[in-house]
Amino acid sequence: MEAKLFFQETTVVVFVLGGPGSGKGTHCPKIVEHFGFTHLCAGDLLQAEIESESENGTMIHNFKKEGKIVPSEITVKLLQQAMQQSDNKRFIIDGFPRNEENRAAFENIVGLESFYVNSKSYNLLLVKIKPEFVLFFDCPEEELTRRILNRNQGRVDDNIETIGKRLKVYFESTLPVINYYNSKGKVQKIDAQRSVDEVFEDVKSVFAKFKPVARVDSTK
Ligand SMILES: Nc1ncnc2c1ncn2[C@@H]1O[C@H](COP(=O)(O)OP(=O)(O)OP(=O)(O)O)[C@@H](O)[C@H]1O
Ligand SMILES: Nc1ccn([C@H]2C[C@H](O)[C@@H](COP(=O)(O)O)O2)c(=O)n1
Ligand SMILES: [Mg+2]
Repeated sequence: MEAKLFFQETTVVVFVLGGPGSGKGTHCPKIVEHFGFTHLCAGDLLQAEIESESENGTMIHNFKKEGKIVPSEITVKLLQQAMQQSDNKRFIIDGFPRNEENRAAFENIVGLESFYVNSKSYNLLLVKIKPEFVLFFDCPEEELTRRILNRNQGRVDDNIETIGKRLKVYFESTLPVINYYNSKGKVQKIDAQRSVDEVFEDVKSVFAKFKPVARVDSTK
């Protein structure tokens, strides 16, 4: 009997969290290169809104300058649009969810999943997207501050005054989200204080189960 190919391509989301300067933006492009994920950085999507002078641009700029977290409906909409526009089904979402409101808003969105039957694609299922796991770059406060003050990329929030505010938001609002996912057994904690190469060795172990996607051609 002829074997029929039938598989479901599900969306895989990994949240990448850690204090400001912990190395999220340094390691995400490496994960893209090695494991075929698409990198969505919430901060970069918000920055693009500022630069495109969209209706929310000024408000987002002011939140960023103050180290505050932008209302979730804006950030989640940007992430959702970016996911829908992508051909990929594997996403690392960098700098999100930053607080409980972010987390709840994301977990309420639904995505359309594709089925393939004998290489034909069918969009069938509406599902709530849950993170596969949370990659957590753990780094002490003094090292975070040192790295940010040395970053030198012209960011409006990389100054000693805003860093204090961002760290406060991180400890008060983001760590509880990390603790929430930890209580669900979903956190992969990395000691981010070491060199970039040492840190990435650990990151690679965490992603080892994700080989680059190979498409199956069932017509042959
Ligand atoms: N392991 C490391 N050792 C030394 N410097 C590092 C390390 N990882 C990152 N850096 C440097 O620290 C700075 C901050 O790193 P990065 O931009 O990746 O942080 P981030 O977590 O994305 O921060 P933010 O939340 O502010 O966007 C950069 O200048 C980067 O080159
Ligand atoms: N979920 C998010 C992510 C980012 N922002 C804003 C506030 C941050 O200070 C800024 C820069 O983000 P980063 O590049 O440090 O990840 O963007 C937010 O409001 N909500
Ligand atoms: Mg970053």
